[in-house]
Amino acid sequence: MNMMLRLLKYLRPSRKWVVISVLLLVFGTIVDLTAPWLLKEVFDKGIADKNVKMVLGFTLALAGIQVAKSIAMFVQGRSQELVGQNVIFKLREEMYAHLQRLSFSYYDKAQTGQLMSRMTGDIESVKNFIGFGAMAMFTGALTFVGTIGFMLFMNWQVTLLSMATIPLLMYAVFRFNKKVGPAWGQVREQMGKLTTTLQENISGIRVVKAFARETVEQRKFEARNEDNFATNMDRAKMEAAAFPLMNFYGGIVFVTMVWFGALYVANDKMSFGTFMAFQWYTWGIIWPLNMLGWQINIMQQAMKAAPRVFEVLDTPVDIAADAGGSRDVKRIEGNVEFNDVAFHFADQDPDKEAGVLEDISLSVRQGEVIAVLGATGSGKSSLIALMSRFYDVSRGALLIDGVDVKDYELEGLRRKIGIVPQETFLFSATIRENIAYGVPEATQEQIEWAASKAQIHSFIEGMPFGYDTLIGERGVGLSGGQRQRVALARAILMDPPILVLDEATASVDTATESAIHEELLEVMKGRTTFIIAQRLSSVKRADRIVVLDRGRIVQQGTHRELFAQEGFFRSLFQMQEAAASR
Ligand SMILES: Nc1ncnc2c1ncn2[C@@H]1O[C@H](COP(=O)(O)OP(=O)(O)OP(=O)(O)O)[C@@H](O)[C@H]1O
Repeated sequence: MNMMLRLLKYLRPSRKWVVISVLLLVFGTIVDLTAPWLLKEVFDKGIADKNVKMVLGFTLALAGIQVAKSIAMFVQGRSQELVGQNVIFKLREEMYAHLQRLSFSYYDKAQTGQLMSRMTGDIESVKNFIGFGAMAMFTGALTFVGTIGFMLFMNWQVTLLSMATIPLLMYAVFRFNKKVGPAWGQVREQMGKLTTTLQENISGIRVVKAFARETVEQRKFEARNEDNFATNMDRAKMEAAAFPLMNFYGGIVFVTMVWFGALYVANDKMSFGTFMAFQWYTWGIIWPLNMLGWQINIMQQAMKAAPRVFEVLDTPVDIAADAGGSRDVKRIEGNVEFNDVAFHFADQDPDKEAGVLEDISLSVRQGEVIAVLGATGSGKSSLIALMSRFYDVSRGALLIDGVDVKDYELEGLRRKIGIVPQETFLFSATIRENIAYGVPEATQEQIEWAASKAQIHSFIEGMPFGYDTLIGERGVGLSGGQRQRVALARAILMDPPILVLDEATASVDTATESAIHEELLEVMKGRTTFIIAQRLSSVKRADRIVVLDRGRIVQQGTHRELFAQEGFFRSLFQMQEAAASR
């Protein structure tokens, strides 16, 4: 019931059209209900008295009714669709906006396929009910009650006798409704899983092919598809069992009406005209009941789809832009201070597991270049993710220019930190748009400057459409290193006081890497820069090197200082030297 009330909220923006639709529907139904009455009059007054004029009058009235009903149906159909589309529009807009606000912790676990199926199929199911099913149910109920009212008024005895099977039919409807709900729940859930399998397969098709796993993937999909088939068949069986029974009980209404009606006419207890009208009216009972099974299907689908949509909408945003502080970010210079910071992911138990980061105390002055080294999984990416508040610290405090990052306006803070992430993502747009993603108003000159610093300008110039070259989804058409350089240019263009390079040059060859670092020297001037890299060549120019081991800082100092100590840095240095001399 709560779900229904919540859905009704979405009708509010188009309430004018809802009212128009309902009024037209009531009008259409009433007009419909008067037609059999007119037929009765044709028989009882027109034909009985052989009054052709009267017959003509009633026939014209019947024709008028058809015209009025058709016009009402036309307007009502349009307004109904408008209401449905408005609901879809609003729901999609809300869901998309919420997805934009949800934080990294949510996307760490979210399944893209599930989200896609909620955004499309589930919302569509909700629309089918709100924009159509609910109105059809209302029409049915109105026709049913109105018909019985007219019939009772004309001859209550035959009406009641004809309706003897209605309680049985109601019971069949009740049972069907109870059973089909969970079946629709399963269908919606399986659709989500099917979409997830499809989406993962397409995103990872290169891995699938490289490992020759097409057949296995095909089987995986087939299994999901079969599950979907079986669940739908179970549901269809329920329909197959329930619908004919409902039809049968409905048909009996007609049969009993014919029998008792004929008896009443024969005994002069009912006029022939009423008998004829009853033939018409009984369809006003049978039709809504026959349709009920189908409408219940639409309703149950929506009732199972709506919670899937609302689940996303109700997911709290743990790091929200509007919940952040209001400190102006304009004057951020780039002094960064980690004060006894600890961090664990939301699904970790801090009482049982050590945090991803523990006891981190680090003070970085504006303009310093800090290299962060450490074995894979030591927490390097997590450390820098805290600065942009992708995640919040679990303990301690992280200050930028002496102000807790939580006190800054969130979007502003993120614009002040230029990140070249470990995994490059490019949009299917032009190279220019990709570089200017963070600064859409950037001039061509600025874009070219950033591209030159990232050592990608001459490559772009050499492409047939230069900066207007369209790159495919995820940057298809560019090599890994080229993609990384476009991402680097994107960060440089933001002109941020804090620059973060997370393995930003890992995919480029050593010569290009060295050229990029030459260029970056100028870019880094005056900016606080964090460089995460495995190759020592990339950290050579750092003012300070920080070594992480299992979430803790174990070494800190200049290149020379660290080299003089036993530890991770020296062994890494020796290993790379040995590898280079082989
Ligand atoms: N979303 C997550 N949820 C739970 N644990 C995570 C999550 N992301 C990373 N981890 C864990 O946190 C630890 C630190 O990961 P992080 O990515 O910070 O390491 P890293 O030093 O940057 O590694 P690499 O050099 O391989 O990129 C790892 O042990 C990883 O398994």
